[in-house]
Amino acid sequence: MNDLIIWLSGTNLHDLLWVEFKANMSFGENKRDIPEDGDEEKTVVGDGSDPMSLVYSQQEGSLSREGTLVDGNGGSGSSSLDKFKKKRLNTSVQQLRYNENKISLDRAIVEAIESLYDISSENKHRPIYYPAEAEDDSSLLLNSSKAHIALVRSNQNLSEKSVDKAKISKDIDETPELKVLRLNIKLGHSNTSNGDLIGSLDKSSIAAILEQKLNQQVRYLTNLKDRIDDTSSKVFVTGDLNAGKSTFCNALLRRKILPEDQQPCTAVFCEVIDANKENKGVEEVHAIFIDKEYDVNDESTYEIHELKDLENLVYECDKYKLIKVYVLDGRSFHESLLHNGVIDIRLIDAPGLNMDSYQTTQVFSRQEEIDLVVFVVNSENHFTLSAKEFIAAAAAEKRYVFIVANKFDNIKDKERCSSKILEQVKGLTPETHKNANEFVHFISSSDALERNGGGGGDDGGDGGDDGPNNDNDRGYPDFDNLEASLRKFVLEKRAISKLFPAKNYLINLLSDLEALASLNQKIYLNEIKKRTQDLEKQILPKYENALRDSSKINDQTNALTEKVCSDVYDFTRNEILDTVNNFGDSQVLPYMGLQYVYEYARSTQQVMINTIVSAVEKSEGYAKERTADGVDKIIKYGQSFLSEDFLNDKVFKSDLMFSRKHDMLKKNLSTSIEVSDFFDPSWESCLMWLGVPEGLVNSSKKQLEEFNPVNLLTSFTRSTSAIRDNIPRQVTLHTIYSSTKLLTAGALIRKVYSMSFIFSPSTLKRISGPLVLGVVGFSVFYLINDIPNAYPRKQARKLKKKIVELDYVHLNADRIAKGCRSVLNYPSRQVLTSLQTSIDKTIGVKQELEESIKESEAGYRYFKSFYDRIGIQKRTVEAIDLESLNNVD
Ligand SMILES: Nc1nc2c(ncn2[C@@H]2O[C@H](COP(=O)(O)OP(=O)(O)OP(=O)(O)O)[C@@H](O)[C@H]2O)c(=O)[nH]1
Repeated sequence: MNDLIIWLSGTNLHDLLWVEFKANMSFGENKRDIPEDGDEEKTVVGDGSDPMSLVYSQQEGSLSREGTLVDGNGGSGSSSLDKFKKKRLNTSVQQLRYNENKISLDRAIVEAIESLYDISSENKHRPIYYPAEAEDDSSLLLNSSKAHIALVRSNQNLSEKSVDKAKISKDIDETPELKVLRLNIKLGHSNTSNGDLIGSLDKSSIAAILEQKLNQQVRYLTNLKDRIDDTSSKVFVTGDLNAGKSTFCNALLRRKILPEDQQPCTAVFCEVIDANKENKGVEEVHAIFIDKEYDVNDESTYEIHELKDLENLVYECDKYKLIKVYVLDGRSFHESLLHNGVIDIRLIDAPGLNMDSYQTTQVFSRQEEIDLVVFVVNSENHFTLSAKEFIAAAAAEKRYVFIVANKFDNIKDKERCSSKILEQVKGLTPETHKNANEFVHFISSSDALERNGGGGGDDGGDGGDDGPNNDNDRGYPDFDNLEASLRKFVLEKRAISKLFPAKNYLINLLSDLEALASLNQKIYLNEIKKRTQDLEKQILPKYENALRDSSKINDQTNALTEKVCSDVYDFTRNEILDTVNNFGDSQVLPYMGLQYVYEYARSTQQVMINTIVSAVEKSEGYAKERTADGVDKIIKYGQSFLSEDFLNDKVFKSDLMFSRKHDMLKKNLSTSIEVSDFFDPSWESCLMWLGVPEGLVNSSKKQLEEFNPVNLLTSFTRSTSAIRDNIPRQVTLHTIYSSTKLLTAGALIRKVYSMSFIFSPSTLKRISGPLVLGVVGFSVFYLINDIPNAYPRKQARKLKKKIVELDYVHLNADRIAKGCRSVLNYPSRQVLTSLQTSIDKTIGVKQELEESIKESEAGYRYFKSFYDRIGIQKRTVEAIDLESLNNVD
């Protein structure tokens, strides 16, 4: 029955462990009394009926009954427990603490896996920055193509390697050196420097490699968890070829079970297991096929052989991946390693390193699932390169490596040899060297086997539980010492051999994750700073300048276009009006006589129209010049705001202007010639024709000028916008002018009439006939002679009237100005479009930058919280105290 129940307060063993005795304190030898399963929180220790309580103080590492020390110096309760019982009790306490540590590590592994999944999904969303290090082929000690496993380097090696900081970020001063998450990117032989090649790998390529690495870590952690959950312990015996590994295993078993040969023979892993525990006490060999998963109940997964067949089986590495050797060990618990009565121990005889690269790789990878590594080195040869690499890798993970310098019997200068080997061990695994008494042994396995009675072949044990099975045991103290250390380490310091690798690995992994989180935080922070600076100091000012430039150039080109167009409009208008105003004062053609009067009229009209058309053409020429000048100026504006190349490839041909939109109205200017066109009697022309001095005529003409319709036309306001307003006024003045002339003529008639009283009717009768004739004759003569002057005057007035009717001045000025505008609009639009394109580009860059700042901020926030989380996890793992477990004696 279960007598002693040791239970934990909660799931963790914190400061106190309550140990409750339900019965008397007797401890049996039966192995069922001894706690075996590390998973159990409640451990049954012995039989009895009277319960009592003991208190365990973790800080003091001892037990007391109801607060009184049991295992202390002079505690009063110690008298009730003899030494043996105390030892057993403390073993139980160790087991409890082992369980507590195991549970804590289990939980930490689960949390670490969650963190790996978390960072992996972050990596998929936002590739994380990662310090990747290129590794040249030449730096790989294993040159196999299959040697792809992540080799754990010694710390020494790690510190020697320089990391290319520039590839992470030039702004980050310190690039962390990662231990387990380090990426060794294999680049092969190349003339290009590794740094350059790494630099050529983009962020997403490194992120993809990291993804694989993270998945690898999850798998590894899962294995690690299985390993600490596994209640058995595996002792892995490896070493160089022919170092005597099989002989050493046989010496431990006290039987020649595994084949020994001077030629390399072990090519398949051989796992030696206590047949009593796992094979119903039957000694046999299960050779597991290379492509099958071992299932002891499924014989298709393995072949059953006798022990003696091992000789041949160990060579067949192409057929078998593992050979399970079930043996019986008849020795007592305190002697046997396999049959120790505490935990299941398996002994694994591995192929020699350097047998071939595949086997070497296998040995390297399997050591990861092993609790204790025993490395057998041939004392005559010392350590090979592979051996050094293996020991460094194993020590980095497990802290201690058991080193057996075998074939010591062949060494003459034993002292020199041992100090040389110890020196090498010091360089490879300082922790092991510090405890060399426990972990480094100089022996002869063949002698041990011989002296301890194992030379008799594989005749098997007798299955007895008590005492040695051979009476001829002549003893071999060095080997006994080794065996005792091995037993002690495996049985009593299991926390170190089994849990330490998990704790060590977790701390390394969490440190790497912490370093990555810290690096990424820094990089994201730098990114935010730099991008915000870029945004504020470059992009935003550029954007605002572009907006300002665009509005400025828009104003400038608009003003220039308006100026050119209004100048051209005014020029055209003045040119036509001036031309028209000059008509009528004189003949435009020589008068050839009355018989050519019609030709004279036709030609005069044509000359006048041509002169108007020439004025329009002159205006077009002026417009071309002004437009060319305007185009030039706009291009120069554009070049000053954009680039020298702006519209450099375009040539403006001003000659082509108005080639399509020319003066369509000119054909409407000609009028029909009427008889009245030839007569235009007026006092001024008559007086001048009579020979009155021109000055006198002019003074009288001056008085009339303000009523002259020509002057009315020239008195138009120069402002183009007022033209239309003036037109009704001209008409009114013209009307007034005409009526004034009529009034003047009426006054003259009245004068003649008032003077008629001095003439008597007879006188009048007498002179009236000749007078009338004279007046008529004079008038006819005057009118005929005045034709060359009268016609141009009349024609000028008719043309002026026509021009007003056709709105000829405005329409032509407007046509020419519009022509200029449409030409000038082209470069103006080009400038604005180019500026807009540049604004759009800047807006794009601005938005991109703002987006990337947001992303960096999200990345920063993620890594900040990830860093905190990992920090808590790391501190929890660090607090798991594996060392003090071994202090409980
Ligand atoms: N003198 C001497 N010979 C030994 C010792 N241990 C092993 N041998 C001999 O060394 C040879 C190789 O021994 P094994 O045990 O087969 O060596 P191994 O390391 O298992 O060989 P592989 O598994 O093939 O790599 C055998 O002939 C052994 O008898 C020793 O301590 N002293």
